[in-house]
Amino acid sequence: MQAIPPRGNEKSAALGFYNGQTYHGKGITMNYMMNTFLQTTLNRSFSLHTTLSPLPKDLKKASEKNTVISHIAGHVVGLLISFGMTFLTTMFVFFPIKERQVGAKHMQVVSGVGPITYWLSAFIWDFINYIFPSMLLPLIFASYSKSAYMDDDRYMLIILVLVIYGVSALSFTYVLQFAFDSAPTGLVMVVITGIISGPVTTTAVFILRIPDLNTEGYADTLDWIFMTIFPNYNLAACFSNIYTNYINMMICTNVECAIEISSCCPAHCRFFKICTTYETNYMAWKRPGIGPYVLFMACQGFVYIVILMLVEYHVPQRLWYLISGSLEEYECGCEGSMASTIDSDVAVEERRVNSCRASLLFSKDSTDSLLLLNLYKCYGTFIAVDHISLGVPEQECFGLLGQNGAGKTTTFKMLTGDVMVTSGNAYLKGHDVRNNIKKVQANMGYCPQFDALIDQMTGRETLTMYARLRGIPEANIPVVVNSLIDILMLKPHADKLAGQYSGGNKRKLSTAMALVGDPPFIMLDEPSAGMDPKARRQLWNVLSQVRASGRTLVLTSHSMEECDALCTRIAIMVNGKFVCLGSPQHLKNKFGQGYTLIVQMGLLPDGTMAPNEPFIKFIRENFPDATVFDDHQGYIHFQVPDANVKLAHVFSLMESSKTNLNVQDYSVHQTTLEQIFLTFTRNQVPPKEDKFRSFLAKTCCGLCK
Ligand SMILES: Nc1ncnc2c1ncn2[C@@H]1O[C@H](COP(=O)(O)OP(=O)(O)OP(=O)(O)O)[C@@H](O)[C@H]1O
Repeated sequence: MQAIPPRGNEKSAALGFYNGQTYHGKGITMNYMMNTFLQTTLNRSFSLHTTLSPLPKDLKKASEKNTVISHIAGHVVGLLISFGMTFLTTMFVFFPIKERQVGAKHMQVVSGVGPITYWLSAFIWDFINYIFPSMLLPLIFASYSKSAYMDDDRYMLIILVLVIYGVSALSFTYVLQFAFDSAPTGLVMVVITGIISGPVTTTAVFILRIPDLNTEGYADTLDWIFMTIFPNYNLAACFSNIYTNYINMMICTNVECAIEISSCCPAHCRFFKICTTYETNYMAWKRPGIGPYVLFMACQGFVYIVILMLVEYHVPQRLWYLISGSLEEYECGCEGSMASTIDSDVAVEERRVNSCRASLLFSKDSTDSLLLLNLYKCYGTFIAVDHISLGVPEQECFGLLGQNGAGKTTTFKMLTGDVMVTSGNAYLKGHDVRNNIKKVQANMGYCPQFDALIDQMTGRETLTMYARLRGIPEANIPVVVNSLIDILMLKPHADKLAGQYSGGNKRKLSTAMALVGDPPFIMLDEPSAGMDPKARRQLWNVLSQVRASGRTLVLTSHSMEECDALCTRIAIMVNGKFVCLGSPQHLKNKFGQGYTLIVQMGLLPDGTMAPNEPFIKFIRENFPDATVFDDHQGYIHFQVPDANVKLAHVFSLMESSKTNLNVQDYSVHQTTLEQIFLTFTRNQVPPKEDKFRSFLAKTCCGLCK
């Protein structure tokens, strides 16, 4: 403050400065000035006190502001809770996908686990793992005295919502897992779906409810749609509405509000942009009650479980079988054209099986344990198995040979119910795979191509589990398990985790799983792949004993030696069809007449390989029918088809060529199974497409899997 010279008739003057940026600056300055005047001109004991008090609030505005805040706060609470819960419930998708991916689920199904048992046990375990962490939520609310969720026994409402949400979210997750074949991808995708179906949808509806946008109608429609489909949305809505309802009730029961605006809530919606509505019953049907959300969440739990069971009980497949039943005629139309080109043994077997199918199936005298009738499988447009017909008598060890992608595993998968049959049918002991797969599975032991092991279980635990599933009495299980561990040489590894097994030991364990319970029919898909020679021979001994004990075996293998040693009958598959059929000796006699001559050329003095041409010319001069089967790096493989050629003659010629033509080594022997296999498969052409099925598959949304 500064004294200034008086002007005109003024006695004195003062000038006050104040900081205009501060809210109270002007008032304080005035107060100082007035006090100065009073004390200098009147009496020093006078003093003025200035108080700055805001005017009373505009009740309407305050009420509207609180309502907006309650909406936003409610939304944020619901959004955050549903975000967290998404991670808790979607993590349970990992193991169902993983078990399906590695085939462990299918193995359990083949061993007798029904869909209800499988999913109920999964659900109980998952629900226990869900409910404990989720109960922390009411505890946190209680410890922070959150009246909105705790007062008036509302914690019971919270617990009810969390329990119902647990059931519906888990069943929703179980249905979603069918869409994914890889566990990590599935987990990520289901989490993303959870986030979209909870926080994102909630936010979308919240934004559409902003009054200025005039989109309340869209918000209501989306609210109903999301409420019908997504458990996460309902959870967010429940928590959001409980909070909003509580705050609104507080605002509307406010004494001042009740005096000034007599019909404050909900009638004061007439005055405000955002309605301060509330329901005394939190479970009310009208918003912000949570009745519809809780009801729809409970219904979702039920509906998703029904969908899960429909898929598990193969209802889509059965419908597909019904629809595609009319296609049988179309399929049969293909048979005539095929018959003219196939091998005579295959054609005879086809006629035998197809001509007397009824009598074979139902006659007690039938010796066929397994019957394939025009079995056909296409994956979309790709024909994997092309109308194969076969009967496998009891106590036979039948070998299915074929190069990679020939259709062997697909045949096994159809027989075990892993994939659906596109057309045709297969019968195991009179039960067909289309309509009676449970009975088929009950009669079979199965060793899949890829080890269907649960990594977290030891070999002994795995075999014990399958022994229980097969119904072996508890007292006998240790004996059964130990004998399987012994005969498959797994003793040193029996108590190690399966995930730590070597490839060969995994195959041994998978084979042991197929033998648990001594099933009458055993299917082994490349059982000896990766086994060392000793283990392989031990496996052959075991399988021979199993067959000798009256069991029927069907196996695939890429080892011709194994098929020669084990199989009583063999079929070679090319492009999903059988190209030859018979015992190993029959195939050798039929397709391998004459001799096989294998020659290794020697080195010249300068270290280079002796030329092949003079020797090939020499052989052709002496055996005009001889053909070169294979020729690389001085290794020449001849086929001498003339069975009348004397062995002594071959040997004398070869001895003379040793010095004349620089042959280092040679061998002469009967045509092997491997050579017959190579003969058939070396001319394999890319498989054909089924255009008719392709159209159907596309129109039927990929049901043809
Ligand atoms: N799920 C699928 N979807 C599409 N095509 C498939 C599917 N499964 C298999 N196939 C195809 O079907 C054909 C037959 O496959 P399959 O597994 O039956 O052959 P395989 O004879 O068992 O071969 P390998 O000896 O290599 O095990 C292959 O060309 C394969 O690519």
